[in-house]
Amino acid sequence: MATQSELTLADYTFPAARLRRRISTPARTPLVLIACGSFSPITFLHLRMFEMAADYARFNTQFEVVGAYLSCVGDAYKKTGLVKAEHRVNMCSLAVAQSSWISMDPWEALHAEYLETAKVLDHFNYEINEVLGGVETGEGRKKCHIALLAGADLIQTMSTPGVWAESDIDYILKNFGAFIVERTGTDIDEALSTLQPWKSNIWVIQQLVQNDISSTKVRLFLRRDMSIRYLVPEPVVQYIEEHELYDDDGAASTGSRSGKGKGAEGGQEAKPAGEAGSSGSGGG
Ligand SMILES: Nc1ncnc2c1ncn2[C@@H]1O[C@H](COP(=O)(O)OP(=O)(O)OP(=O)(O)O)[C@@H](O)[C@H]1O
Ligand SMILES: NC(=O)c1ccc[n+]([C@@H]2O[C@H](COP(=O)(O)O)[C@@H](O)[C@H]2O)c1
Repeated sequence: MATQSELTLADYTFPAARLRRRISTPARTPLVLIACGSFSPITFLHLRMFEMAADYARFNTQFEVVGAYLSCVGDAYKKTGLVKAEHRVNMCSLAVAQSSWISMDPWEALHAEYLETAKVLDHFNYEINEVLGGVETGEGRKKCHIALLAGADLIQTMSTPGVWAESDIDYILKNFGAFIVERTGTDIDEALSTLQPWKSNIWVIQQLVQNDISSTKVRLFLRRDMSIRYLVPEPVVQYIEEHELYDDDGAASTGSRSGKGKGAEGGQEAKPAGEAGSSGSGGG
């Protein structure tokens, strides 16, 4: 596999190998889940979100999940603790290497400029429904429903003035919708209070096993030379060691100190592990 550093947009092809091209229950609507985020680094919770959403969709909706994608923000996002996109893409690829249905799409991360989430979702819609023509049902082809998969802290930022354009919120929630995983520290009712006009397109998933892993905590552990084993997939642990990522807040990073409303997290400011700073506006 070409590493992201060798890849450019010019030789990019959409990763469709794990997308199921035929639905098993024709009456259902095919669903593709898109998790957008920093993934610096990817954790087991990020992977677990897909499994929770797939179970939720199977038992509570008329959707049938046919695929799922991780999409990392590019370097222009400039959030605290963001290592280069090249590394984040490689770590995500390693994390999903054994998955039969979750893929890593480097398209967003390959852009030098920041891409709003609406544009990223449009990209998936274009590749899956326009280029590939959706999926076969046995009774003809159906377009896939593309949905954002996110934690409650991300949806809460939609109520934070200045973070999202109103038009983008409307566009995303009207055309795609969102599967939202509850997150410790975020009041889901409060997070959804301003999003009532789109509530029929927002699906809230309870975490039946509370999992409060965050990339912030993983980075904090690494700076303190503590183990991150079993918080992130083993190949990701090895990749971080090999490339000496997150040893200090500046190494191999995009050079930012803070961004997108996230606080600084340099070693001196870091709280003890048990109180590790939130990973989102109100998130765990
Ligand atoms: N413990 C968690 N519970 C629910 N959702 C989560 C959790 N950790 C991450 N997410 C969600 O995963 C997506 C990607 O998140 P992101 O890459 O920002 O991870 P993070 O752990 O929140 O990172 P950081 O700590 O750097 O802010 C977001 O939608 C976020 O809400
Ligand atoms: N205007 C927008 O499209 C907008 C605003 C804020 C966050 N986001 C996205 O939400 C995700 C947030 O990730 P983090 O939780 O890692 O900051 C990123 O994928 C980011 O691009 C998009």
